[in-house]
Order: sequence, then structure tokens, then C-alpha cells
Amino acid sequence: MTGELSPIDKAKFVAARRAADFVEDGMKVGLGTGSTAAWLVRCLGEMVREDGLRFRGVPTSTRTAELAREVGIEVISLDEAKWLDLTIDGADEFDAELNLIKGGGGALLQEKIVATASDQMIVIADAAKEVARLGAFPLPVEVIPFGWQTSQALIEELLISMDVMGRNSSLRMNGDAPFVTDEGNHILDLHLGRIGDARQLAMILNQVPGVVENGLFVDICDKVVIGYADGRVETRDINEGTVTEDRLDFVESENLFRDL
Ligand SMILES: O=C(CO)[C@H](O)[C@H](O)COP(=O)(O)O
Repeated sequence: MTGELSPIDKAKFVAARRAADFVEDGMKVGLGTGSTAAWLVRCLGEMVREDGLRFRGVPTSTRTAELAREVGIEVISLDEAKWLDLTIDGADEFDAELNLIKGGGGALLQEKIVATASDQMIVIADAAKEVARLGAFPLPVEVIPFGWQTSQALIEELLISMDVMGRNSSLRMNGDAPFVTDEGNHILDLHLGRIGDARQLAMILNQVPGVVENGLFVDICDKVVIGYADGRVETRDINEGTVTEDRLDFVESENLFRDL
């Protein structure tokens, strides 16, 4: 079964599998959204079923909640958890300071709340997600449906006044209809090309009426676990300034692939 995994899925899987080792008995853990986070949830489910790992998970989307329950993870809400030991999530881009663009899967609002309410955030990613400068990936901004076109116009004016390179934005669609987030909002994707000052942009975007949150995660992520298709895994800790490398054996997870 593992032979059928694409190289990108292998890279995502090994990053997720390595990061799962950071989850310990008794922890309350934020569970991210997206294809890499889905591998994490499957790995953790296997550890619960096979190794007796006991932890509680706070999902960042209805999709993740459904998968977590399906694989046997005890799911609680953020209000029940109040504060988390750890959040593990994917990202669309990360830079050398571990600033992120997130929200490609449309779950940035819950993801940012959950990550911010955690002692530690670990990002899991394939190596292609690393960038010298954020912004090639369109920056998602969640806006309420009321007057979303006005919010869009205000954002575009703001980008012009800030002299940000790319100034166009698009409403994310789901087929013929606007994409709707778990909170009933829409997403504007900002095509910026490159972002100069991510911290400043993140703060200013959230001042625009109608904007709920943006996908820039600045100073939130502590570690990144980068996976490669050949099984290599690199873990960088921004606080400790350490980099560790090891290799993961795909065979050890045959059960995981057989079960799902
Ligand atoms: O931010 C996200 C969802 O809102 C995801 O973490 C991000 O889009 C990465 O997704 P994937 O792991 O599928 O590449």
C-alpha cells in the first residue's frame, strides 16, 4: 500500500509521523487541518489504538474532527480544553523565522485561535513549503459575507497605500458558489507575490471592517518538521536554534496504511 503513495504524500507522511512523537500521555493537543495534518491525525489514531497513547485532541475544523473521531482520538472543544500543551498543523509556506502563511484549506481562523492558545506550535510540511520570503502563495483573509466586496475594496486600497507589490485579490470559490468557512464566512485570497513586513501586514489587515482574521502566523510557530519523499526528516527548533535530522522507515507504518 505504501508503494502507492506519491512522493509528496510520503514527505507529508514522514513529517507527520515524526511530529506525532511529540505527543505525550495526558496532553491536550490542537489538531490542524489539511492533507499533512490528516496524516498526523491518522498516525495519532494508530498510536492510540496500538500503543495505548492517551491524549485529548482539539480539532481546527469539522473535517479534522470527523477524522479524529473516526480513528479513535478523544475529541474535546477548545472551551473544554481552555489551554493546550501543543498544536501540530500544516502550512502553505514557512520562512526561516518560522513565520507562516496558512489557510489554503480555509480553516485559518480556528487554526490561529487554537495555535495561539498552545504552549507550543509545531508545523509539519514537505520541503517545498519553505520560502525565502512569504507571499508566492495567495494570502487567505477571512471576511464576513455582509459587504464582502466593500471589505475587498478596502483591502486593495490598503495594499496600494502600503505599496505592496501584488494588489489583486479574488473571492475563493467552491464550484459556482463562494467558499464558506466553518464559521459561515468567505475567504479573499490576496495575490501579493512577496510580503515585505509580515507582522505589519498581519496587524493592518485585521483593522479592515469585515475582516475576521488573516492567514499570516507571525511568532506563533516554535518548530518545523520537514519531510522528504525518501524518508528523511529535519526538525528545526527556532527557540533552541537546533536542527536535527533522521530517517523514517515506511515499513513501520504498514498497519496505518492497511487500516485506512
Ligand atoms: O492552513 C491549512 C488549512 O487551512 C493547511 O495547513 C495548509 O493549507 C496546508 O495544507 P496541506 O497540508 O494540505 O498542504
